[in-house]
Amino acid sequence: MATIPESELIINPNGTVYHLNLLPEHISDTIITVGDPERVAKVSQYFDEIEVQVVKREFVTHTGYYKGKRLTVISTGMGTDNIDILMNELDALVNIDFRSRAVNEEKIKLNIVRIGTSGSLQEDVPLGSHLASHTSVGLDTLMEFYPLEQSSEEQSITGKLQQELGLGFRPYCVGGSQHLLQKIAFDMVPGNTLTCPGFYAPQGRVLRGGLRNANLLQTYNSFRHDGYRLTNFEMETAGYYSMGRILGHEMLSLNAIVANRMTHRFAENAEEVIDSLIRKVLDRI
Ligand SMILES: O=P(O)(O)O[C@H]1O[C@H](CO)[C@@H](O)[C@H]1O
Ligand SMILES: O=c1cc[nH]c(=O)[nH]1
Repeated sequence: MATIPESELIINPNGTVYHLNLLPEHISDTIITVGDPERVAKVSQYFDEIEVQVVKREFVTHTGYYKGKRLTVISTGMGTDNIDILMNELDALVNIDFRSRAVNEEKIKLNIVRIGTSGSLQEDVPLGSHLASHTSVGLDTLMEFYPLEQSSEEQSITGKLQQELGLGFRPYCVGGSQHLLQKIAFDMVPGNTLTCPGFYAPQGRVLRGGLRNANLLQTYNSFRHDGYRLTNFEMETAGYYSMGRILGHEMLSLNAIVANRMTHRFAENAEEVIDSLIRKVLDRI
């Protein structure tokens, strides 16, 4: 049986996985993820009971029960580099035997729902809306390192976007879980989410650092491929969708639209928009 060396799957002296600091029994197979560590308690405040609370770096985990269902909520911090860590370590917790360091024959499929904030790229995606990412396009380079399989349709979207943006690498495009979209996001705004490797220049924001491509935001806004358009941006979704496809987990990213870059407005009630999304997800998950 092939075993994974201790330098690759790092297990802490107390038996927990390296960054998440969790044991396999600490997590449910139904997981809500958030970027902001302080948002974890904003989800678990609705639990009837919290049985696990663990903190390490930006990864804060609470596991408990909501209306009798065992749920885990974990924060990730920002960016797809953290999603690489989160998804590999969650998968290791359920699909690798920590004693033998061998991959289990029978695989467990996790259901993971991201509740995050996001900026709108289209005037008709309003502030305060709840947008479900049907697909996501990654402008980060995480998938330059994994053997991600993509359909010809996904490849033609990313090829065209690469050309329009003049990028030296090819972006990647992946869809979310159809099952979770139908179960949780049936009445939300459907969207295609652009995952950016930063909040400022990669999202066309200029403070003092400048912008290499002055037309960046306009290019995102007007990009079209057979009716496909980009609706919003944030910093994690494409990482989740691609790692979910590679590792075999159901993944859905939901976005509270707190900024509209076309109308130059930021939501005054951002916390309420996030809270109502949290309550919707808890009742449907
Ligand atoms: O609100 P969260 O979940 O952190 O998501 C969005 O907000 C952060 C930027 O402010 C990025 O992580 C982006 O993806
Ligand atoms: O505009 C925004 C708002 C939230 N998160 C982002 O990444 N961008």
